[in-house]
Amino acid sequence: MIKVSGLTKQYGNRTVVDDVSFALEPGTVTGFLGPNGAGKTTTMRVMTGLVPATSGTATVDGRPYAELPNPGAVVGTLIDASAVHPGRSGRTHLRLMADTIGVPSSRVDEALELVGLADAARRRVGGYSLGMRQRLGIAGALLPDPPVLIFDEPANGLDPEGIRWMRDLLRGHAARGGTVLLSSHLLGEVEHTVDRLLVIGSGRIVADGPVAELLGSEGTSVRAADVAGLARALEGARFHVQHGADGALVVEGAEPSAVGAVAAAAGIALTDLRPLQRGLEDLFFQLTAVAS
Ligand SMILES: Nc1ncnc2c1ncn2[C@@H]1O[C@H](COP(=O)(O)OP(=O)(O)OP(=O)(O)O)[C@@H](O)[C@H]1O
Repeated sequence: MIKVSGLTKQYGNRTVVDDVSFALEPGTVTGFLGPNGAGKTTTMRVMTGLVPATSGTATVDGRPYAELPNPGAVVGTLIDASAVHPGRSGRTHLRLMADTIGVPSSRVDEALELVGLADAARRRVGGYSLGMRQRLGIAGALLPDPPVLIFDEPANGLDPEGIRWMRDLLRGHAARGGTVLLSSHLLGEVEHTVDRLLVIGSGRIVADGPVAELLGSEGTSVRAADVAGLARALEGARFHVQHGADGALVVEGAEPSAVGAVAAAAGIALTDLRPLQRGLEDLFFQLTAVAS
């Protein structure tokens, strides 16, 4: 299990990660969300031993990453994916990585296959597109088939098909009991991938919880031929009703089942009934605005 406790990182007298705490559970994909400069990469760099914390701790199975006997075999990381020698082929790059972490070189071709780079394996990385570099970075992280994956903005440079592919890959990893943390500043990219959201703004965690809970229902949108009668019935049942511009009624804070029950009791036939979800973008800006 990954545990981050009271993690703070200062550069000079600037605090870029401020008392951050969270735990990552096996079998879940956690989305680490925040705008540019919020502190996601810095948190991930501290978690993976790339930079020291100013205070606080980040541990993997109770030990700091750098103190694990073979950290690369436990945590697959995708951070700074562009840091690859441009003159090497993708295959050579992975072979060198495999040697370093003690993985048999037969695994290199498997990993290339897994990320869809088998055909480009012998080409120089300097000629790869951004998306291909991301895939190569992901292949490197997957080489030892590690239980934990920490990916910083993995969707960068991927097209919609690539994003879908990555979603399946990460969900599959979690379904096999793996632990996944992925960061993004684009919420739509991760909304359908993650089980849990960890939202960071200005170095602080502003929300941490299941996606369904954070995006919880805001109310119900309902339509009927007799709109005025429906509004009267709902107000009579003490619901707060607003008239939407499109002719629907918006019933704040009410579940569709409760709205349907009021309509049924009043003998009003409904033509449409649906929950209103708070948009992820709304939630995000609301939360991060509070933090800044
Ligand atoms: N080595 C460094 N020295 C000084 N400041 C740094 C350093 N690394 C990061 N920062 C600053 O720390 C803050 C957080 O940066 P970080 O890269 O962690 O944010 P992020 O949430 O990952 O953003 P992005 O989505 O843009 O990558 C930024 O203001 C950044 O300028």
